Parts: sequence; structure tokens; C-alpha cells
Amino acid sequence: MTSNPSGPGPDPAAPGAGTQAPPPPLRALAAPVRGRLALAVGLQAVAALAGVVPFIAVSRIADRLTGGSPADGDALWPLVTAACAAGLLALACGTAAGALAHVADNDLQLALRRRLARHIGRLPLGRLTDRGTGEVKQAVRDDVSALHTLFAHTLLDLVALLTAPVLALGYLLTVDWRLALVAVLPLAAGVLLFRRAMSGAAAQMAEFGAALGRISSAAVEFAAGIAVFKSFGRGRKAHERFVGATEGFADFFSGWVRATLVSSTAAVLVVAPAVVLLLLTVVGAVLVTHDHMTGAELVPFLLLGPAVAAPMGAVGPRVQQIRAGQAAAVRVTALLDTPTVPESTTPTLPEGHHVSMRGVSFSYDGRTDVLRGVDLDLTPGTVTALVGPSGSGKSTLASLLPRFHDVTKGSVTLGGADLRDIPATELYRRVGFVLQDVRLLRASVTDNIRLGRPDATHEEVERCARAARIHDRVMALPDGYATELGGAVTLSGGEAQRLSIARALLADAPVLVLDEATAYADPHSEALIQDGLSALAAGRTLLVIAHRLSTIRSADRIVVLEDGHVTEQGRHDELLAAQGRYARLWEAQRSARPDPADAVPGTAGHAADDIREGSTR
Ligand SMILES: Nc1ncnc2c1ncn2[C@@H]1O[C@H](COP(=O)(O)OP(=O)(O)OP(=O)(O)O)[C@@H](O)[C@H]1O
Repeated sequence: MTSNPSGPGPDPAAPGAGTQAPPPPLRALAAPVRGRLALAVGLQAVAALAGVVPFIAVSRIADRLTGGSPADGDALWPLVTAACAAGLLALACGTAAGALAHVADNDLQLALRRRLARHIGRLPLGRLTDRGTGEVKQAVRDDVSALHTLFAHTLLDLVALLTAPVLALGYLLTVDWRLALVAVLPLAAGVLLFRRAMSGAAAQMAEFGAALGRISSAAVEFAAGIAVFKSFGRGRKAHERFVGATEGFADFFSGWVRATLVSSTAAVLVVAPAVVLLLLTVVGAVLVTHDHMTGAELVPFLLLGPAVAAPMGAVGPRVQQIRAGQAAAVRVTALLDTPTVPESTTPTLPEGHHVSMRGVSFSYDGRTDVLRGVDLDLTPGTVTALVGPSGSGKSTLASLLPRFHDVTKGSVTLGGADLRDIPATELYRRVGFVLQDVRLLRASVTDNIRLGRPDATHEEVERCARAARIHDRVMALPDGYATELGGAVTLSGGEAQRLSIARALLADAPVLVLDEATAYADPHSEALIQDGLSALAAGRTLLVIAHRLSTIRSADRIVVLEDGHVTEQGRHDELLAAQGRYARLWEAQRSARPDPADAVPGTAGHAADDIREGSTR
């Protein structure tokens, strides 16, 4: 399997390329900087080995000074020189390795973030809502950082931790193999004890994660529900589950710690430098007094012996970092492997704005059809309302028009062109959408409104803001239209929706998908939103997802969706006369929420009466 020498871009190592199994995600992601990382690893190994040399030199000097015929001072200079040179080499190679790994990692992060951004930009819009945005945030921010820790730090730490002890042990074996084996004993004991402490760790870690999860969900529930519980005089009840979850966690954790305390403490203790020194001193003293070795030969053991077992204590956290890096690489790779919106081989421009859906089916999971055989026409300049029970597929059907998703079967055409053949920029010039869940950018009010037409003049921005009934609110903000949103200044849900209406007005797309707001119970805000929507409806082809039937009574066509297919369509009066599903829905909503517009004409409720009528007011 080859790396991609051209750096970022389509990865030939991606799953599905060729018949070979793909490389592990970590290796595949690191491929563009593999050469530099390998060089950094090599330099770090040299640095670690060179770092041991001064200790060896010192022990050789001790040997010369205490030997049978002590050397004169001049004979020691080569050793001193070698020690100094090795120290300098260790410093230079270590610094170069760190710098190289950081530069390589920096390039990798940049390339990876660019690649992610490019890929995310080509994902179906529907992939980026709800769950999708959390996944993207995790990949771009947390996972790329986890990879930085791995490539820029952990990798070199591990090389140093594993290389230096090998050289130290090798040298000690040449001095006295018996005492060298004694130096290995703490390491062996440490490994055994550590394994014992870690036995069953996978299950315990799973329980640890689950217990933490229970605490955080209880905490969220506690924070979200405290007001409700308190208002019913049951403040104590609110924190019972939270306290229960934290007590459960404390019990589990103390049980785990108790069960592993002895072995984990012993593992740390046996490899502690003081313990190793003590062991080597005692055994070494016995060997020296029995003339099995000289005192000078004991010196390197006292200098290098503790280094043989020392990595044991430091490797554990590095292993965790490697696991975290691997998990991050798997997530990043999965995101990069998510299929993008396919580019059309026969790009076509729409002629006109007639929308036609024919035999449309759609499935999120490839198994269950959420939409089945839908035929629908949206004639230019008309308002079509989608109604139906919750979960019947209204939002899904509407989301096909701005290509949040592509149909599984059938086709959606705009002006005679299949949506899949219309270049994205052309499609979004023609199809706009106003969703309930408005996302505002961390930018000025003007830039937020100008999103679809960055070259619009201030007068145009203001005209649309007035039509969307948000101008007065904007003027009340500290810097008016220049106010930055998202920081100190935030807008209410209703205000944000009016701002997004102004945005859609300015973008001036002839076809508009509108998810009617339900969340703003305040009649004044609701009336303002409806006024804004009325301005938006004028002269456009509108597809409205209607949650309250009172707002769409005079739509040109009302389409009833049930269980993913169209069961009725027609005008309000026709559907009432048909005494079918719509008539029953209408009756159910009227009895559940009497329409104020029916009772008191001219009130705010009346303003919310009807998008279509509003457009002609
Ligand atoms: N992103 C998604 N992934 C998987 N299934 C989904 C997704 N979005 C919606 N669904 C499912 O598709 C079906 C239709 O949902 P949809 O949101 O289109 O209905 P709706 O009529 O708009 O409902 P509501 O009026 O409650 O908003 C439901 O069964 C829903 O659970």
C-alpha cells in the first residue's frame, strides 16, 4: 500500500481502493509526513543513545581512577571529550527531532484540517445537521489535537523511553552479567504486578465510562429539571438521581481502587529509582566483598541501573495517548470516508422554476423508506403547504429541495433539470430555505443578512430587515447593523428567525422552503414573524412545512403526508369538504388550540393568520 506523496487530497489508501486491506487509519493519516516523522524518530533514538554515553564515560573514568595502575590525568581526556561530545550530540539531535516532529505535525494538522474542511464542504447538507455537527466539531478540534499529542510528543517520548534503557542494559551486561540480570529483576516484577493491577481493566474502564456517563446525564437532567421540580415544591427530588449517580460512581471507584491498590502501588514501588539502587547496592556490595567484581565495576550499575526499569512508570500514560490517537484517527478517517455529494457528469441549468417530484422515495438508513412514491408539483408563484402527523416525513420531503439529501428513488427537477445535475452554486441561487433552527454566524448583523449576497448595499440590507420586521430591533442593538452577534449580543429565537427571513429576502431565491416556526408562543413575536414571512412569500414558489393549520388556510395547495406518502391534496375548503384526514387534523387542532384569529379579527393572532393572505395585505 503506497502513501500519497502529493500530500493531502484523495487518499489512494482509502478503503475500497484496490483489493488490499487498507492500512490502519493512523498510518494512513500520517502517510504524507511519514518520512519526516521517521527521521525525527531516528534523531531521537540517536539523542537517547548519546545521552547514555556520558554515564558510561563517567563509569570508565571511575574504573581508570580506581584500577590497579591509575591512569594519569591526560589519559582521561578522551573520555571527558567523548562524554561532552555525546552530551552535545544528544542535545542537538533531541532538539532537531522535536523541531522536525513539530513541523511535520504542524503540516499534518494543516493538511488534515484543510482536507476535512474540503470534504465537509462537499458532504450532503443533511449530514451536517444535529448529530453531524458534533461529529465534525470533535474531528476538527479534539481529534486533530489528539493526533498532535501523539505525533509531536508521545512518539518521541516513547523512542527515548525505550532506546536509552536498551543501551544501558547492553553496557551493564558487558560489565557484569550477573548484576545486570539483577538490574532487570525490578523491571520484570514491575511488569508482572502492573499486569495484575490491569487485569480486567477493559471491563472496569467500560464501567468507569458508563458511571461517568450516568453522572453527566443526571447532571444535565438536574440542571434542566431543577426549575420544574422547585416550582412544584420538590427541590430535593431534583438532585436525588444526581446524588445517586455520584454515590454509585464513588462506590464503584473506591471498590476498583481497593482491589488494585496493592498490586499497582507495588508495581510503582519496585521500579522506583531508590528501590533499584538499594537492590543493586546490596547485591553489588556482596559481589564486591566476595571478589566477584571490583568497586569500580559497581559504579556504572549505580549510575545506569535505575534507568533500566524507569520507563515502566512512564510508558503507561503514553500507551493511553496512543490509544486516544488511534481512536481519533478512526473517527477522522470515518468522516473523510463519508460519501460526498456526487458531482454531475452532465451539469444542466434549470429553465424556469417549476419544481416537480416524481416517484420520490427516500431512506435514511437504506432499509426503511421514510418517503414512498411521492409525486408533487410546485407551480411558480404558488404556496404549497405540507401537513401531516409528526414523523410523517414533511421535513424530509422539504429537505430534498435544497438537496440536504438526494432521493433514493425517483427524481426531483427544477425547471426541467434534475437537482443532481444542477451545479451547487446555481441551485442555491434559486432555492433558499428558512428553517426553525436558525444558525447565525459570529459576525455583524449586516454580514449575517448579506450571507447570500455579499455585495448587497446597506440600503438593500436595511430594506430587507424592515420587510422582515427586524430593523427596529437591530437599531436598538449597541452598534446597530455593525453589532457583532454571538458574543455579548445574542438574539432571541423569534428575532433570529426574523433575521434569517431578512437574509432569505435579500438572497432573493425564487423557490423557497420554509419550516414554519412553532416555538415562539409570544403572540407579538409570532405576528412579526408571520409578517416577515408574508413579505417573503410574495411572488415566490413556496413550500411550507406547516405545523399549525391556521397559518396555511389559503395556500394554493395543501398536501397531506402520512407515513411517507401523499394521501390527500387540494385547497383548504376542498379538503374540509372531503371529510378526510385533513378535516380530522383541522378539527383536532381547533379544539386543542382555538384560533384567536377566528375570535378577534385584527389582533396579533390575525396577523399570524395566513402567509398567503399576508402577502397581499
Ligand atoms: N437524520 C435522520 N436520520 C434518521 N432518521 C430520521 C432523520 N430525520 C428524520 N428521521 C426519521 O424520518 C421520519 C420522518 O421524519 P420527519 O422529520 O421528516 O417527519 P416530520 O413529519 O417532519 O415530523 P415533525 O412534524 O415531528 O417534524 C421519522 O420516522 C424520523 O424519525
